[in-house]
Amino acid sequence: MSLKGLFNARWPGVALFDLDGTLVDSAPDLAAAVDQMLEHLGRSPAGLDKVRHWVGNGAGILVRRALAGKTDWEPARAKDDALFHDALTIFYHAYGQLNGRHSVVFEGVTECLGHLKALGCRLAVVTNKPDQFVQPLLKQTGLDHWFELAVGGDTLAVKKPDPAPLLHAMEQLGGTRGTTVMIGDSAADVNASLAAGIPCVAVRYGYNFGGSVDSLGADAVVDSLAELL
Ligand SMILES: O=C(O)COP(=O)(O)O
Ligand SMILES: [Mg+2]
Repeated sequence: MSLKGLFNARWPGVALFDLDGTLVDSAPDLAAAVDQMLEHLGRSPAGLDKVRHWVGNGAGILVRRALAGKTDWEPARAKDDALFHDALTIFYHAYGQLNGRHSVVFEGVTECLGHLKALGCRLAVVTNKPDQFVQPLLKQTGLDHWFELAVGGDTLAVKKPDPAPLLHAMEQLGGTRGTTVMIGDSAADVNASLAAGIPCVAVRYGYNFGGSVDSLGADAVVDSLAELL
């Protein structure tokens, strides 16, 4: 489907935006918090280049990946669970202080949000980021006023790639599958959209666990949200 096919016809509708890697480059603050956590545990820091590929499945999996030092972490053995819970607590504390400090809105985002709003679209954030960090980051980056709703990583019992957060946001804003679009940067977003039956736009500039977004099955792939205008 072309971008035109997505955004004409029965629009204005509902646009659902992923947060980390789509609206905001939050990896510097997440990496700083991960490294503080690792150092606290007596380990070597991971650094931004690794951490940016670990973002997108929520804080728990980010911490699991950081402890394993790789994206494909193995489920922890029972004896590692205490370490994981300590690490998660340290990470939450560190990120609570660092969230938004060095995070910047990606090029093209504000123009796109302004354009969709002017058309009469209703906008929501659907992120796997823990709820407590979502509004502070939106406020800090000046994006909060665009969105009527933010669904976070623990708003529901399940996260993306489960379709439920997308369907929940769509229903809350009075959308239907024919008038709702998801815009994200990773396989979690595209797979949630496919499972929800909602068309999806993928951005190439985000994280996506270090892989390309071109063959994930998104309806459109763009280099900037300005291409959606
Ligand atoms: O993994 C996270 O914490 C957030 O990721 P998302 O905003 O890309 O869903
Ligand atoms: Mg993302």
